[in-house]
Amino acid sequence: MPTPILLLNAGSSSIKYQVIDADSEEVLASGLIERIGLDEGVLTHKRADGEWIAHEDYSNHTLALQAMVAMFHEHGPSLDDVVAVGHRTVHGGDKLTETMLIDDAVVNTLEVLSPLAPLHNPPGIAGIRGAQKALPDVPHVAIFDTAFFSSLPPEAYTYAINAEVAEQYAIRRYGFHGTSHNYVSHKAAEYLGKPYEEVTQIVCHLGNGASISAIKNGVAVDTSMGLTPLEGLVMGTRSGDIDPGIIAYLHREAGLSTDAIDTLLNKKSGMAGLCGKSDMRDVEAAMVAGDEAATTAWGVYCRRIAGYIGRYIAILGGVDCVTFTAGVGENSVAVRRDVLSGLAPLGLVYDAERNALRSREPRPISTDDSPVTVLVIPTNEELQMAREVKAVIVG
Ligand SMILES: Nc1ncnc2c1ncn2[C@@H]1O[C@H](COP(=O)(O)OP(=O)(O)O)[C@@H](O)[C@H]1O
Ligand SMILES: CC(=O)OP(=O)(O)O
Ligand SMILES: [Mg+2]
Repeated sequence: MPTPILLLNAGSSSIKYQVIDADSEEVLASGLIERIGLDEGVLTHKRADGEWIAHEDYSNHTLALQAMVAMFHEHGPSLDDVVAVGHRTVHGGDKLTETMLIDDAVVNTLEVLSPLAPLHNPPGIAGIRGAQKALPDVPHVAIFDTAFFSSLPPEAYTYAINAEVAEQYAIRRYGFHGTSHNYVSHKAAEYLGKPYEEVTQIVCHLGNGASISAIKNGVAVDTSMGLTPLEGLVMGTRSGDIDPGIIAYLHREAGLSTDAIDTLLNKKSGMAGLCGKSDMRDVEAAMVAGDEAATTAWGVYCRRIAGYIGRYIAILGGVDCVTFTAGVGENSVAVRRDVLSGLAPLGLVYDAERNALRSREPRPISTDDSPVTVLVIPTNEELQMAREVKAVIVG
């Protein structure tokens, strides 16, 4: 008897989903709903025997979820067999970190925390509500992006701001994409053939959102995202690190409200803000065609990653491996090349031929005699979520 689990990963303008059999870990269906809230939404539903595409305007996540349920009714597998639903949940603050059953109190807390993850918590909550309606009789489980980083030491999670203010408002670094950093770092240890606890490593999760983590002997000790998923690396539409003085300056000199500044930094900055394109494929094409803004944006993006790798090598006192993952990390040969090209003095000697190979398997892109192994490992947040949901419902 299969035990299918539905996994939902709701983003600001998309929902990714999978149905995974908890025992065999076979993917029974997967899908993606894109352009939610924009014109011309697209829903792609995949099973082993076919692929179905629907085009409709999904003006919000609730409607998108209804369209997903309709796809399951029409093309299967039947949602009646689903035994539990797992929800990727971005910000649970300092109270919610462990994978847990969702009740009204959990949803209320997520609502209260929405200002800390404005692109992620509201769609996550809509996903939970919609799925509870469609599947009212099964357990719904939250998996937090922050969980993997609950081990950060005080010197990593503390901001050097007034301690009383920080305490009053629970201002600290939380870290995000933890499900991916967790999955990929275990895969990296497996690839090296070493126990997880004996590997010191760096994971670069480069998707539309991007973050990097430092893991010492199997314990996460630093990460680039902070109180919110805005800090750190340059992203599709987010600035990552900036001089915090810019915020007050914009408020005073440009007369921008706090909401306008928040929108500017979260949605109109990063690659989109620098060169008008948030998808790294488009940025690369523009750069190759000689577009100056794209070339500068590319340089800012890669330099930031290389800088963080150097910083984390210093913090960790050396590393066994550095791994690239997520949409950009897995697919962009040119980003990896430009990040790694100056890092040989730090022990990362990359191999151009290996870097250019395309594969869905974990693979090295460093030379055999590189002191640090550099890997590309596809992430699988949904599989990691399925494992965690199973652990919660089996008890
Ligand atoms: N072949 C590729 N080359 C460069 N970037 C790519 C390629 N394929 C996908 N990407 C990038 O991956 C990003 C999406 O990554 P993903 O991990 O799915 O992000 P998210 O989960 O945040 O939506 C896209 O914005 C795109 O820039
Ligand atoms: C937390 C975060 O940034 O997630 P995503 O990359 O899915 O936007
Ligand atoms: Mg993602």
